[in-house]
Amino acid sequence: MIKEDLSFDEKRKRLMEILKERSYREGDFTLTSGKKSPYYIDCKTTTLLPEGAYLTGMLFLEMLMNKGQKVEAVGGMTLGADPLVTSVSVLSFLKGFPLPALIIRKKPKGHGTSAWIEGTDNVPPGSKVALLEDVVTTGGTLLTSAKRLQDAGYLVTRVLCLVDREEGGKEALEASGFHLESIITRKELSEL
Ligand SMILES: O=P(O)(O)OC[C@H]1O[C@H](OP(=O)(O)OP(=O)(O)O)[C@H](O)[C@@H]1O
Ligand SMILES: O=C(O)c1cc(=O)[nH]c(=O)[nH]1
Repeated sequence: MIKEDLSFDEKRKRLMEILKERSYREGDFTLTSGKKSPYYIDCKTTTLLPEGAYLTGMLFLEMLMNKGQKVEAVGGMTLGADPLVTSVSVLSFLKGFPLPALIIRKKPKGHGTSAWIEGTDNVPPGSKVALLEDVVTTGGTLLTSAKRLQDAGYLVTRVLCLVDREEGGKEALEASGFHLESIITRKELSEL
């Protein structure tokens, strides 16, 4: 049973346990960047669980509410960020300051609107957007996502991830002027 009054650290600890049990796997994996890895964190197995979606959404929301620059929307690249932006958006409504969600496509829609980003009618250009991601390795996906949002006229003022694999993504983002905030690092997960 989820208790509404769990502290930030208690939520983070519980989320780490779920990620370790459900999402962390050792083996021989090829990553989206083409790099090889002896481990893989399939965050979706966690973020698509009711408890995982709640905890992830609440932790992102608390990071956005309690420190740093305030934002007017959340966004992220499909598919990993879909449950993240949805959870934060729903929970933000319940907490009384609704943040609409933007979902960035990997390719523009091939018919109808031809859109790169869904949800733009709810978020005016010039809005401050927090870019969310499930796992960061090289940071390439986040950099592409940030560019898509900027091309649509948004200001990417916060960049947050669930797990930072600590393999250069944070530094690549810093080099482009973005500060990556993570809920959990790979080191913390492997030490659990
Ligand atoms: O920091 P990077 O090197 O860019 O790697 C991280 C990205 O890789 C994964 O997505 P994936 O490409 O597997 O797509 P999916 O979310 O559609 O499964 C993950 O969800 C991140 O978006
Ligand atoms: O770099 C990636 O593609 C990647 C790494 C990882 O641990 N999990 C994931 O979903 N993608």
